[in-house]
Amino acid sequence: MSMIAAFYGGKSILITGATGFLGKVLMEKLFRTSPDLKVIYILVRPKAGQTLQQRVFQILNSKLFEKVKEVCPNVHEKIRAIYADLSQNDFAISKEDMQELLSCTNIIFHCAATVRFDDTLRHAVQLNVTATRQLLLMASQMPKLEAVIHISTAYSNCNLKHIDEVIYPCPVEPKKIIDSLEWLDDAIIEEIAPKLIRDWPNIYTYTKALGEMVVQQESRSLTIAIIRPSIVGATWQEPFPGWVDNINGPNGLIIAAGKGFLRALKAAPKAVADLIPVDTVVNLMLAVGWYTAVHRPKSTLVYHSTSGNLNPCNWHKMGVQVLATFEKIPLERAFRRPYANFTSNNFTSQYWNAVSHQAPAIIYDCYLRLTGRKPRMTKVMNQILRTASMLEYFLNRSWEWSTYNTEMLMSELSPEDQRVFNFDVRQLNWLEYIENYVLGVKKYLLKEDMAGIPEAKQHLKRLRNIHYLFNTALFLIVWRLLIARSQMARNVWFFIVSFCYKFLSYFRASSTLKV
Ligand SMILES: CCCCCCCCCCCCCCCCCCCCCC(=O)SCCNC(=O)CCNC(=O)[C@H](O)C(C)(C)COP(=O)(O)OP(=O)(O)OC[C@H]1O[C@@H](n2cnc3c(N)ncnc32)[C@H](O)[C@@H]1OP(=O)(O)O
Ligand SMILES: NC(=O)C1=CN([C@@H]2O[C@H](COP(=O)(O)OP(=O)(O)OC[C@H]3O[C@@H](n4cnc5c(N)ncnc54)[C@H](OP(=O)(O)O)[C@@H]3O)[C@@H](O)[C@H]2O)C=CC1
Repeated sequence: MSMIAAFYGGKSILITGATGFLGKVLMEKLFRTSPDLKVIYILVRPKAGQTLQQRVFQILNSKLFEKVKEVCPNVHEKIRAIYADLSQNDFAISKEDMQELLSCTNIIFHCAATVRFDDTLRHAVQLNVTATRQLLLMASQMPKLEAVIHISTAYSNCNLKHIDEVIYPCPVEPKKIIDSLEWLDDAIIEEIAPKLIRDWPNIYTYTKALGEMVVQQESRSLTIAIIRPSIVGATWQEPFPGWVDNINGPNGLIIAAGKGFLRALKAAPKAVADLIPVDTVVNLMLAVGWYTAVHRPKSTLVYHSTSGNLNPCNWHKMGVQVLATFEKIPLERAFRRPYANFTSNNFTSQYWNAVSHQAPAIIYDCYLRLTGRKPRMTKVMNQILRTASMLEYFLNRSWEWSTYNTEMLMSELSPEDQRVFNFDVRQLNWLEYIENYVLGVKKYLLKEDMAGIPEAKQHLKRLRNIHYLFNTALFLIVWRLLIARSQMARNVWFFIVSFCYKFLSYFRASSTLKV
């Protein structure tokens, strides 16, 4: 019997960010391994015209939850959606709901955050710092609380090269920033933001670092642990391989590459691609929840959920495998044939952007205009290049994350728990994982039918022929223009033609001799 699964039995668990990528996988695993848990409270806001109930219904009826419905048929009754907006005071939770949360919660998993790199400082601080503080204040009023698990990011200290499992101080106190945002107006905040974030690459990683400091400062009476995942990718094993449902991080780039939009990337080929499967992160979260509640460590422990130091893979290897998978399982209606060119050189990268990205987009838009349609490719391309440039910082560096606490925890688990809540990334086979990942992007994110693969392959063949035809025509035109204008080009041309003629005559003469 799994000790961790048994621990969550009968518990009331509060999850923030349950509608997000990580949150959904966390709920799924909890219901599947501990179907006898009491209730999962989730803090949800209405979104995109959907009520809370509709959002929950959609999640529970997704493919991700198919196995859960077999193991826990009454899952609908065990999930309690509470209206909440984490950017509001007291999260805008009603008095009755707040009372219930305060009196019943045993474990908190705090996943909610804004993960946008370009969010405003005000909003990012509200979500990633103030909301964390407010949640911990709530937590300190919960008599039955056993543990709080705060999800940060391995990149919260990406201004350092070697990162230990400790909370690093930030140059400015979170409280000072929270206070000043109350009276500064938006224009001034945006002006001072670059100076505040110093050597952090974006507001997201900076505010996540502030969030960790808040955890340290507010943790006095609480038992808290912090988990820092690196780049969270599709599921590795559970509930099935390759599940993914948003375009953040690698997902958008994989789509852009598969559709042939993105053919070159400013990335150091040998830099470590620190991906970590989402189910591995969730298994660690549940194990940490158990360990923190049962062993009650004296200080706040930080756990790195990274792959680089235990089972490294680099961007080159990843790119090659992504392309190899697209050969077998291409995406539908590609713009160009997928290709991956990684370069860390500025000049080469700009050259590829012009030749491989912008020029084809402009040519295609001209074609759309000529055929009476609305041009759109340049806009799409600019969007993709903007995203790629935002991720560049992470693609051109490697970090070393120590994993002592994570490894210590692994050794504390029983063999059964090590199997059911496996977070040992050394067992990950990258080639197999990436193939399933790409397949998952096609099936679950793009919802493309596998029956369309032969047609997609046919389409790629047509694109290859168009590519050859286009290159030949371009070569001939350029050459013809050169010959018309330059004596040197004419001399080169006559030299090549006469050389070919002589070679052919010699070849013919020697083959006639043999006969
Ligand atoms: C050579 C080819 C190679 C091929 C081989 C490939 C090999 C594999 C390669 C793997 C490389 C992995 C690198 C990972 C590095 C990650 C490091 C993470 C480190 C930290 C991790 C964390 O701790 S935590 C999570 C990280 N946090 C995000 O990852 C959010 C980022 N993100 C945003 O910060 C906003 O997204 C941002 C960008 C501002 C735009 O902002 P924005 O306002 O301009 O755009 P929006 O997001 O509103 O999107 C507007 C429309 O663009 C569409 N779209 C958006 N992105 C798109 C996209 N990538 N590809 C296509 N389409 C995209 C979208 O679907 C909308 O379409 P529509 O208009 O039709 O709805
Ligand atoms: N994905 C990754 O690569 C990594 C993620 N992390 C961390 O993991 C955690 C989860 O990330 P992930 O699941 O990928 O992110 P998502 O963007 O998928 O999910 C974010 C969640 O936060 C919720 N949320 C955002 N704003 C509010 C608000 N005002 N009120 C209530 N809920 C809100 C979202 O709700 P809604 O659905 O309503 O928008 C959603 O459920 C975050 O803390 C992130 O920093 C760390 C490292 C890597």
